[in-house]
This record gives sequence, structure tokens and C-alpha cells, in this order.
Amino acid sequence: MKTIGVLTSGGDAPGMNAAIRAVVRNGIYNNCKVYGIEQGYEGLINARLKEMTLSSVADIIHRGGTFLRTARSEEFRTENGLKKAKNVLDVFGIEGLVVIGGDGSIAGAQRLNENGITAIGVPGTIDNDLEYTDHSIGFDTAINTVVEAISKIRDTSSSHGRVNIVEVMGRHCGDIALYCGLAGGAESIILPEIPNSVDSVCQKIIRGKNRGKLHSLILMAEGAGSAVEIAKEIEEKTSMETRATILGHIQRGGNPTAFDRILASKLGAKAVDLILEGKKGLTVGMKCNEIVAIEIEKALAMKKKLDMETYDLAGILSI
Ligand SMILES: Nc1ncnc2c1ncn2[C@@H]1O[C@H](COP(=O)(O)OP(=O)(O)O)[C@@H](O)[C@H]1O
Ligand SMILES: O=P(O)(O)OC[C@H]1O[C@](O)(COP(=O)(O)O)[C@@H](O)[C@@H]1O
Repeated sequence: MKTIGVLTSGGDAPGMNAAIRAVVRNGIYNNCKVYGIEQGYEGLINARLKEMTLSSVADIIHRGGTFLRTARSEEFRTENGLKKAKNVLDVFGIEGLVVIGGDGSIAGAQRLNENGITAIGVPGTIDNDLEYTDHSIGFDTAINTVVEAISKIRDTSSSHGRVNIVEVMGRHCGDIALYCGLAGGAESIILPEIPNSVDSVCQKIIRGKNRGKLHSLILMAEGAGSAVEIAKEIEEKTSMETRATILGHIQRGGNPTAFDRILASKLGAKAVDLILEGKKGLTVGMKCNEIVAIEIEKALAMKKKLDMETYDLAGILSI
């Protein structure tokens, strides 16, 4: 019988609970003892573990957040933090750890692998900033939340004849803004990956106004600047009343979509299978609808590419 552990780390993402459930249930199905570790690497260092049973993960597949809670841990990055984490894993006899989180968390898993601990990554972040997987857990739910919100903003934008600029999450990656811009019919999309001057955004707004358009919706990723500042600039340059909305953490909550629950269930279960096969240093993902496992080193070295086809299409359709 193997003993495995599971933790969620970094920013939470809808679907993480479904992933934990899959790890626990697939582990127990395969006669493993499974520990849930609370508050990510911080909880690991401080030995906040509890043994999971089938019912520990009952009634959570549909819930947002992560019932194991999460944290960002500065101590884990230090030599002393790593030593403490290894000690706890040793004491509890954990032979394989499943880490559900973003690129930072998966880099942390690799650090454990390099130090003799088997750790497998599961991508969980709303940002979708990991090149090795087409989708990370939480992204689909987040974009559905954003699209619902911008439909509401569009209503009031039309009534008042305003420009509305909506800032969504994504520090380095514009996927949320890009896909929601397309789905929400935004006039312009401002992303960290593509220089897009405020002047060109203004030109588009003025062109639209001249052909009788009453309002404009602009989507921007947080990593591309401040919506409040850009709104001021747009108002000055176009003389159109402009409002900024920062959607913020609403994007990280809510019940996961069916897509995220299915993805999380498959990825969580696959991580356990890999541990049982004696694999280490891997992270799971989904490419072209297939569940894949690739070396963390390779995965983290891949630079996330912006989907230019989608970006260009959004530009054509909002001409
Ligand atoms: N290079 C690294 N080496 C070791 N641990 C790391 C590394 N990067 C991040 N971590 C750990 O993972 C945690 C989560 O990473 P962070 O980047 O905040 O979130 P995410 O996993 O969502 O990208 C950090 O607080 C830290 O404890
Ligand atoms: O809630 P926090 O800690 O302020 O973090 C906000 C950041 O977390 C995210 O929501 C998700 O990022 P990670 O999953 O990579 O941690 C980012 O889009 C956002 O910039």
C-alpha cells in the first residue's frame, strides 16, 4: 500500500476541489492511504495534514475554491523550508505528492523531485498561462464568469452611450482577456503580450462613434496596465464618457463549469496513476483533448504563446 499526499497551492481556481476528489478517490480505489495537506507548501512545512476518507471529499465536486485551502509560501522557497517539508513527508511516509497549482507551485514540485521526493504537478490556475496544457483547471469557469459580467456591463454601456473598459485577471498572460473579448464582442482587447497603443484603441472608438455606434466595450488584462488610468486617457482623447470596471476576485470563485470538473477529475486521477507507476518529475495536462504527462523541467521551459489566430479574428469581427 502506497501513501500519497495532495495539496493546492498559489491562487485558487474553480475545479481544484474536483481535482482533490479525484486524487483521493483514485488513491483509495488503488488501496493507497491519502493525506490532504492544508494551505499548500505552508501547511506542508507546518505539518497540517489529515488522512482523507471517501467521505472527506463528498459533496465538493461542484464547489469553487479549495477545501484544503491554499497559500503562497515564502518559507518553502528557502533551504530551511525545503528541509522542513521533506521531514514532514518522511515522518508521514508520503511516497508521492500531488501538487495542484500554477507554474510557481509546479516549480516547487520540481524542487521536491530534485531533492528525492516524488511530486507530480496538476495545472490549476485561472490564468491559463501554461503552454504545455491547452487548458488549466479554472480557466473555463473564469471566462464564463467574465462573459456573464461583461454582458451586464454592455447593457448599461449601451443605455448611457459610454465607453466601458473592463480589467480582468492575468498578470503575464492575456488569455482571459483574449477569449472573453472575442466571446463578449469587445471593440478592442489590450494584452500584456501585444503592444496596443491607447491611440489605436481611441481611433477605433471614434470610427465606431462616427458610424453611429453608441457604446464601446474594451477588455484588458491586468498585466497590460491600469484600467482606471487608461479610462482617463480614453475620455480625454475621445471626449466620450468612460468608465472602468476591475472584475477582480469574482473571477476566481463560483461553481466550476462541467468542463473544469471533467478536466480536474481526469488530471487528478492521472496524477495518482503516475505515482503508482513509479513516475516522478512529471506534470499532467491536456493537449488536443488527450491527457498527457510531461517532464516538469520541459513544461516550465515552454514559453506560453498567445493564440494569434484568435486575436486576429477578434480584431476582424470588431472592425
Ligand atoms: N521556483 C520555485 N521554487 C520553489 N517553490 C516555488 C517556486 N516558485 C513558487 N514556489 C512556491 O509555490 C507557491 C505558489 O507559487 P505562485 O507563483 O505564487 O502561484 P502559482 O502556483 O499559482 O503560480 C509559492 O508561494 C512558493 O511557495
Ligand atoms: O489573489 P492574489 O494573491 O492577489 O493573486 C492575484 C493573482 O492570482 C491570479 O488570479 C492567478 O494567478 P496564479 O494562479 O498564477 O497564482 C492572477 O490572475 C492574479 O494576478
